[in-house]
Amino acid sequence: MSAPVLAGRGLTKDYGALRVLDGVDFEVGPAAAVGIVGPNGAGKTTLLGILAGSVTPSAGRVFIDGDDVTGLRTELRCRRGVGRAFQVPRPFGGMTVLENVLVGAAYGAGLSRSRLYARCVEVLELCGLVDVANRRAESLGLMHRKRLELARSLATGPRVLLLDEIGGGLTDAEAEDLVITVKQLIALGIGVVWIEHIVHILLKVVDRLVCMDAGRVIADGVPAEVLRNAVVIDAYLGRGAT
Ligand SMILES: Nc1ncnc2c1ncn2[C@@H]1O[C@H](COP(=O)(O)OP(=O)(O)OP(=O)(O)O)[C@@H](O)[C@H]1O
Repeated sequence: MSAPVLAGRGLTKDYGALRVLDGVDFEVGPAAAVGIVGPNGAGKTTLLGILAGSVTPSAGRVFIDGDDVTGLRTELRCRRGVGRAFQVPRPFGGMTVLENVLVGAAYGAGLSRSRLYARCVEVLELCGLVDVANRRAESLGLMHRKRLELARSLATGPRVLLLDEIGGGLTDAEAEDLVITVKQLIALGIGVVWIEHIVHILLKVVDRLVCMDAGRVIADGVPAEVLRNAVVIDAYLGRGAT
């Protein structure tokens, strides 16, 4: 396996007396495709937040390329190759799709003016947004807003992309299309960590599946084996997820 781009060791998060993440180890390398599943409140989003730098861990360390970045702000982690897309898209509403992508490329990736345009076109093509490039972000339907969320993080030039339920609310056909796009990103060498409740969609992309429950990793491995694991069935699948 290649050296991890992004890793966390002993990640723990307490909110007062409530421990929501409990000594989690996690790592992801280039072109890896890792899915994270688990019941509501398992700590999945908290783990992503700590890796991205938006949540400060109570204990544990985060590393990028082996360097300790635990104290590094989100935007500086982004410059070092960690991108994130949110469940609820957060575009700049007053701007067009192209302008939103430009912001990611200019500030997140720190590209020079001469490379900006080429980067934006590449990202719009990859994310299927060329036809709506000049539309204002707030006028987009859900699928295009989800795609724009992906494009904005892609524009920052990530080596690892953290995706938090970006399939939520899409139709099956739209989610299948999103799968094709995410697979293209992985083929380009980007490592993807994808939290998703729509397990059958996730399984079309990931080659490793992590299941969390009550702040801990309860299974981590080949998806088919994780899904057969009795502890996973009891904690998650038995509760009706598919
Ligand atoms: N800022 C906060 N203050 C207090 N508790 C919080 C805070 N953020 C998250 N939590 C709690 O931490 C626990 C884990 O939340 P988290 O969002 O990481 O879970 P999750 O596995 O992503 O859940 P879901 O699948 O519902 O998104 C939950 O019990 C949640 O209520």
